[in-house]
Amino acid sequence: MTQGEKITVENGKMNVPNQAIIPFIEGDGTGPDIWAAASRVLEAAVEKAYNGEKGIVWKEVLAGQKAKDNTGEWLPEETLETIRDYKIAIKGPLTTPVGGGIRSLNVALRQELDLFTCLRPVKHFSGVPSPVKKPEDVDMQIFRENTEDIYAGIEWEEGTEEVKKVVDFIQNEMGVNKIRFPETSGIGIKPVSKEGTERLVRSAIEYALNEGKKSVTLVHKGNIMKFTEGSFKAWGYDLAEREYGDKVFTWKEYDQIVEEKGREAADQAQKEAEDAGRIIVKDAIADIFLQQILTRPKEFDVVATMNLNGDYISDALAAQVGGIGIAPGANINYESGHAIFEATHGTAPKYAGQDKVNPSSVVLSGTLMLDHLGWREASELIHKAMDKTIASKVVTYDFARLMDGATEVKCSEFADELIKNMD
Ligand SMILES: NC(=O)C1=CN([C@@H]2O[C@H](COP(=O)(O)OP(=O)(O)OC[C@H]3O[C@@H](n4cnc5c(N)ncnc54)[C@H](OP(=O)(O)O)[C@@H]3O)[C@@H](O)[C@H]2O)C=CC1
Ligand SMILES: O=C(O)CCC(=O)C(=O)O
Ligand SMILES: [Mg+2]
Repeated sequence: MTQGEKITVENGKMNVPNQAIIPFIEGDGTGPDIWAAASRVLEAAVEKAYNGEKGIVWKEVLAGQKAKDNTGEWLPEETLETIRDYKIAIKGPLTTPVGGGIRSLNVALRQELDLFTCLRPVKHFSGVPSPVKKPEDVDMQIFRENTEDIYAGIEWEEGTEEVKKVVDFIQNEMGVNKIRFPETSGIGIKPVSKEGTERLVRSAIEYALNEGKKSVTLVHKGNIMKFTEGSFKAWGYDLAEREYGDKVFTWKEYDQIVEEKGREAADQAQKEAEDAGRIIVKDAIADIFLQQILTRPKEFDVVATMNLNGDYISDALAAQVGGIGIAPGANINYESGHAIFEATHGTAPKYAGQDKVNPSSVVLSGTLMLDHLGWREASELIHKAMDKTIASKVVTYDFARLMDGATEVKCSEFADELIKNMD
């Protein structure tokens, strides 16, 4: 077996050895089927792109049911330590029970490694069936804050001593009389910080600048949640103006011009900024945003938002380009260099062990990983193979049920097709 080497990060620069050791978590439910297929595709692409000069040496780390069965722990410390040490990892989905039971291991991994950005690119592959008329108009990059918000899981259950204390504090110390049913409420807390917002918005703007994108949209529900989602918007605009000055034009600047010189002057200023290649930093309230991504998707490019909004938006947008079977993602800390690549979808438990589901989300998460390593040639091979395979209408059940004349193949067979079509 090839002895690999660790990826290291020094002074913010990643050193990737030719034989890179990459930890992986197989995942629960359909995870093992998907991982078996996706890992073969990634290996084949690297082999083909670099004639064996580069390679991935997989290192399994445990989480979820497999970890519980083997170690008694759902998320062993050793898994966290290994990922911290090896910097980059890729994972299949992990189950989180609804209501009671363990808290999300997926969220725990993001929090423990401080992977503050969840990047979920949403783009249409030609030929993929879609419920919208022009899926090719969707080309967005979701930057979802990944460590805070109501998603952090700070909450107390109805009827407990703890929730009584919290309700008592809110009512008697803070003078709040708006809890409709205080005796029978569970309570959740929504922390949204300036630091958390700034590092997320910074990563979105940096991405937009590096990739030549036209706009960054801050999506929030700041009209209702003024000091969390509203502050996200305000801090986002302040950061854009303070750190990116004449590289951006914000709608905050636009509003100031409207006030001082009228709307025509503001429109003119925005037009000049666009012509000069400045990134337009704008915002949208989350409910209307969900309508506009359907009706006017071309207007959105990079999207920066908080954790729960980002969760909803990523599944909704995935639907527009063929569904959750082809929706990749990456959890990244741009400061430490740590990253875990994972699909947007979950464990799809009803299909577990059937070798049936679409492995594309994990395969494409793997291409994000290859890009992150600088192994773009391998990533491009997979993208081309994906185009070719879908064009030939050889697809898994999720696409086959929406495509005329498709040949339905299993998860593993779809991987075989991708490998065959790498040329
Ligand atoms: N990051 C993670 O690890 C995530 C974990 N989860 C966890 O997964 C579990 C199940 O969640 P659930 O809400 O059912 O969502 P899932 O994403 O697991 O599945 C919902 C539906 O999406 C479709 N789907 C999912 N994956 C694929 C795929 N690879 N190929 C084709 N279709 C797919 C299937 O649709 P159809 O029925 O139409 O065929 C499936 O029934 C929960 O415990 C949840 O917490 C959820 C999201 C992310
Ligand atoms: O952690 C989970 O189980 C769900 C997470 C999720 O839906 C997501 O991150 O998109
Ligand atoms: Mg989700």
